[in-house]
Amino acid sequence: KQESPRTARDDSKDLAMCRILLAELESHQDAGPFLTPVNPKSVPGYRKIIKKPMDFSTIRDKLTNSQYLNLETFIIDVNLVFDNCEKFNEDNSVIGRAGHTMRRFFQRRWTELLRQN
Ligand SMILES: Cn1cc(C(=O)NCCCNC(=O)c2ccc(F)cc2)ccc1=O
Repeated sequence: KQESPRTARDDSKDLAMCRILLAELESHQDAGPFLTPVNPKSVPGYRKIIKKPMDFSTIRDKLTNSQYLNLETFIIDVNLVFDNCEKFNEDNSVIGRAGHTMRRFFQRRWTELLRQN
């Protein structure tokens, strides 16, 4: 769409988009390690290494309680899940690979949905 850059983008569909994106992340076959908060008791070192834990169930709670101001703050939390995963896990590990796969999937889907908007 050819518009002057001064026009703000239409954000009226952003909440619906966050709901769609989160549902697709939660139902992805590689979502397992990210569905619930990492239990620091069962994962040695996690609490020390990861300063800002995040997972899809926490994002779901925040979305349900209107804690995301906009699409950007939602995307920041989703990327935090994948950044934490990359920091804690070897790339060549089951969870490390799942994180890379999920990040690529998320990146593609939100750019696709934003273009549709
Ligand atoms: C993101 N992260 C997760 C773990 C971790 O050990 N998390 C708990 C067990 C992972 N849970 C699954 O893998 C799962 C859950 C449900 C399902 F249907 C299939 C698989 C460790 C390091 C890390 O960085």
